[in-house]
Amino acid sequence: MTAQILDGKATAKTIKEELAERVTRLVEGGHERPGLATVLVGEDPGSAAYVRGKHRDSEQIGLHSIQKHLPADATQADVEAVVDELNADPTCTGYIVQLPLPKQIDTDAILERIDPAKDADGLHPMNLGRLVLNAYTEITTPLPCTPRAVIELMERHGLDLRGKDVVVVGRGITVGRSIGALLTRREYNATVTLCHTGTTDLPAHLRRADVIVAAAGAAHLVRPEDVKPGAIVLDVGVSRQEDPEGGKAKLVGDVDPAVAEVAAWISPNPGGVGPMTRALLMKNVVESAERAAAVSAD
Ligand SMILES: Nc1nc(=O)c2c([nH]1)NC[C@@H]1CN(c3ccc(C(=O)N[C@@H](CCC(=O)O)C(=O)O)cc3)C=[N+]21
Repeated sequence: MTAQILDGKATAKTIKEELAERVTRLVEGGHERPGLATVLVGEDPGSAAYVRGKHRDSEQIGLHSIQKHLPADATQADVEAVVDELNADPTCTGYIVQLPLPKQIDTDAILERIDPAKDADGLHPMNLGRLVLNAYTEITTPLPCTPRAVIELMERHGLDLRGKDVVVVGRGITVGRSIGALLTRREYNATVTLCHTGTTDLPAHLRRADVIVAAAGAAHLVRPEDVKPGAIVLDVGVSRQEDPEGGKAKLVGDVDPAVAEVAAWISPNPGGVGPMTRALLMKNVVESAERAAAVSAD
């Protein structure tokens, strides 16, 4: 058996087409064109490439796009000044501060300073808190993009999560810590186990899972012998693997490619959750603009 592909690239394209229509409706309704801003601090080529991707997506769906770039030696006050400026900028509907930030910057203080209504990542403590507290209510606040991406990728391939045993590997802020809160909402009704580097017997957990979300950033951590035949496996993590021959380092996912012989569905990396995360970031911005438009229509 070879697993079917959860095609993040194609699904992200469909979502972006839908969002482009929603942006057109907002603008035709007399509202400001929504805008996405990014804040990049430093010159990390990986981060710069991700940020470029986000601006490409913005252009495709008709969002106004604003780029803020600070040098690697920027101070806390420099970054805070940019955050304050974007909070006050009416042309900026939502924005992200690209992570990781250089070590002289207090990341938590920056994330807390973002206006929660403009938090396109859904990582502000108020939004994460609402996600936990309003577990069973309608979505009225930006939700974290990657967890949302994981769920929407499965749903758009007709996969039902209700009652499923989901094992998440990795407890980082962008995925592991928030995905359980989302997946255990009544609308999804999954059962979630959060594993991490301190888990005593990871394979035992993996072997029981109907769905595995691998987001630990550990190369090929999920091996075929640890996957239940017919499981759904999402490869979210990436790490850099040096070439022993001294060639270029390559990016590898958390899932061993041989898992495709055991699983029923697999999301590849690249081409899976990455492009979906960007699409959901765009969706958060469009939804923020729609919420603001609904308030102004009252
Ligand atoms: N504030 C903040 N928000 C983030 O959402 C955030 C962040 N910081 N820091 C870094 C991580 C990483 N991340 C990715 C998003 C898309 C791809 C993606 O689209 N990857 C493509 C390949 C690369 C490409 O095509 O450009 C793929 O998987 O097919 C990858 C990684 C978001 N992150």
